Amino acid sequence: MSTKHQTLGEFIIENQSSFRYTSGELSRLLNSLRLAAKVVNHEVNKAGLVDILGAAGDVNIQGENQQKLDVYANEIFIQTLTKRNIVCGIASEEEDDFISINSQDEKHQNKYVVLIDPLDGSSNIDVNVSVGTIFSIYRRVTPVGTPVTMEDFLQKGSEQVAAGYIVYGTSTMLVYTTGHGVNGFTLNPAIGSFYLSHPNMTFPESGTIYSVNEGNYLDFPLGIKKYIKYCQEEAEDRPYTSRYIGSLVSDFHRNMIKGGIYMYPKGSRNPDGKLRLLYECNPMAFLAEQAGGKSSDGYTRTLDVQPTSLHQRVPFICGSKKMVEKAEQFMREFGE
Ligand SMILES: O=P(O)(O)OC[C@H]1O[C@](O)(COP(=O)(O)O)[C@@H](O)[C@@H]1O
Repeated sequence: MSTKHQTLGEFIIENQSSFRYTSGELSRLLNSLRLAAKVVNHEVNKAGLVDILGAAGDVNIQGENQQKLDVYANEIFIQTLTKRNIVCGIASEEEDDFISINSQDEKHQNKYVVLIDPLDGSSNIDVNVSVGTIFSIYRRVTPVGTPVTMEDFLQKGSEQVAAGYIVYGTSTMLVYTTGHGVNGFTLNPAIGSFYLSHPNMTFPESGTIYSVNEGNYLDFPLGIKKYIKYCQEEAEDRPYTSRYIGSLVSDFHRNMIKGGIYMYPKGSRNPDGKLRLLYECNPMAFLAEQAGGKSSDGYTRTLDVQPTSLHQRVPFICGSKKMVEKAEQFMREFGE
């Protein structure tokens, strides 16, 4: 990667003027996420060598056994954001409640809240399959000068000012949007810099890949069962190929590049679906729409869902526009 490629730092500064809010705070926030991503990437890459694999021994608010790498990534992102006097609050998939952060002048001057899934795809950590980090950024709605409240976190996804993910895979990439398209940056580990490798990423309007945990098939709503059968039928561009990594970030990333659909429907074991609206679905839905794709719970646009609790789960269908519309058509026709 030569110096002719733009670095992420340069790109952030160059595009600052296109942000909805002009001050440099959002740039500094994005740069902090860039730093934390590098630190976590370093640990992920040598996970097999250092004692950071396996369970940490605690159970998180989701009722999941926390992995050591989950805990480590959570600490790194929270520390990095807290130390830089830019956010007034953080909510993490690994934390029971949101964390209120006062500005250094003790006057609650910071304007942004960050919601984060520090390590997505936790079931893949120990088996060397790609995992990710997901982030979602909002401008606070409560007055500056006052402590952050739950209201600042329970905003509709359509209010996001930025969202993105880091995928720790064959290469490490940071992909994000500030509402002006989606751009992907690849980390050059030798130099420690992210370079613009995937400008203006877009979802192909349709594709031939479907990603769903078919092990839960019997549990799925009838509409989803019918759509999966549709994907498997012999036809002009079908059957589609089934690809499911079990890391939302990795499945989404592949489908955005090649064209495809990811689904995590509800089922008897997950009556509201498994994925968290605030940390997983809203940021991926914002990216999908910014890349010309689509996202819903089968009926309602994900970004229009009014959040009611920090760790709420929702059914999630996301990907190439025509494929999501087809799945929604089956849900309308056959329902639950
Ligand atoms: O193993 P399942 O039930 O198919 O779930 C896999 C899905 O859950 C996730 O791992 C989310 O859960 P975590 O954030 O706890 O990892 C997604 O990344 C993935 O798509």
